[in-house]
Amino acid sequence: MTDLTALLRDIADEITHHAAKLEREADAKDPDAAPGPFGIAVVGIDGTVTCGGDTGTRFPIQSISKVFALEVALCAIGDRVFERVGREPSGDPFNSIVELERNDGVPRNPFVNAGALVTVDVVGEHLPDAGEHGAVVDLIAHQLERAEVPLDQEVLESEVSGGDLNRAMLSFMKHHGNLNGDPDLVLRRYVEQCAVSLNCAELARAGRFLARTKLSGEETADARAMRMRHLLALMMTCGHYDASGDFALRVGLPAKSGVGGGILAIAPEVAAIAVWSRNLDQNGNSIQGVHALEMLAARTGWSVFGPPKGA
Ligand SMILES: NC(=O)CC[C@H](N)C(=O)O
Repeated sequence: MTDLTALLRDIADEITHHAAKLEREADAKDPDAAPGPFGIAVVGIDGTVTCGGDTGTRFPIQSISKVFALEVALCAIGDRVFERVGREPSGDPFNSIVELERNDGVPRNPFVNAGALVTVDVVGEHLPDAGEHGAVVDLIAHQLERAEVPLDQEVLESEVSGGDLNRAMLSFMKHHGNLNGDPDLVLRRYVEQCAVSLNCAELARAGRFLARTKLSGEETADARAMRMRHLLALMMTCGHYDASGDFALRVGLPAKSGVGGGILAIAPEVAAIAVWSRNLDQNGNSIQGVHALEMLAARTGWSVFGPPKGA
């Protein structure tokens, strides 16, 4: 993995050098914010970890947790999950409520907030005996072979007390019969999974199971293939909200972003990749994170759509 080590170091150097320029080009959400640190980690399917840049700092994984939630829900009830949530891109911001009215309380996909709240409801209903913070946080800890994972206190406090928009979505879905649990508990579990704090290497290790599409353990290979197909297809089509098409063209890997500045990307049968940089574009995706993944995909040829033009 020596070449990969050099490549990640080069990417981290380039990103850090050109951070201000990238932000100007990318329609930064807060154009005056300092670019801040950048980190990248690649975990091969054999478990080898390679890092570049700042890989020690932990950040809240935020919406990246929605992928883990969908995995738990699919394990619990299979594709019956999609009786409660759609699987189409939304064309609206991640916290939009408007589609719920059009679709009688059924969210467009599991990666917008409303869809994730329904997914968390499914998880709570079918796995009521999970650990203190629910089965999704348990899954992340399990992937890291730890008893527990740290939760960001600031996210916990601000998103429980200030979660009025998410609460409104829960009420709306309850009205339409698409919420079975206690809305306060569903919100609490959702915020806890968003607050999970990991560094890049930990995030990539936690997501490594997504890169191993063909392996089977105690379950049948077919059941696993069904889940991986759903998870990776939805990451590709909905993982970056309204910028998912642009991301697919530029990077060509199934991936999920979070407003903590992290992105988890998957090169199927090759590696799980995590990048982190705080500054976000207008869609809530990490500006430098997307650029770094674009560089990585171009230089490794990992895009599932083949090498970019001129490569
Ligand atoms: N896109 C995100 O990462 C958003 C997650 C955030 N916790 C919210 O509920 O709005």
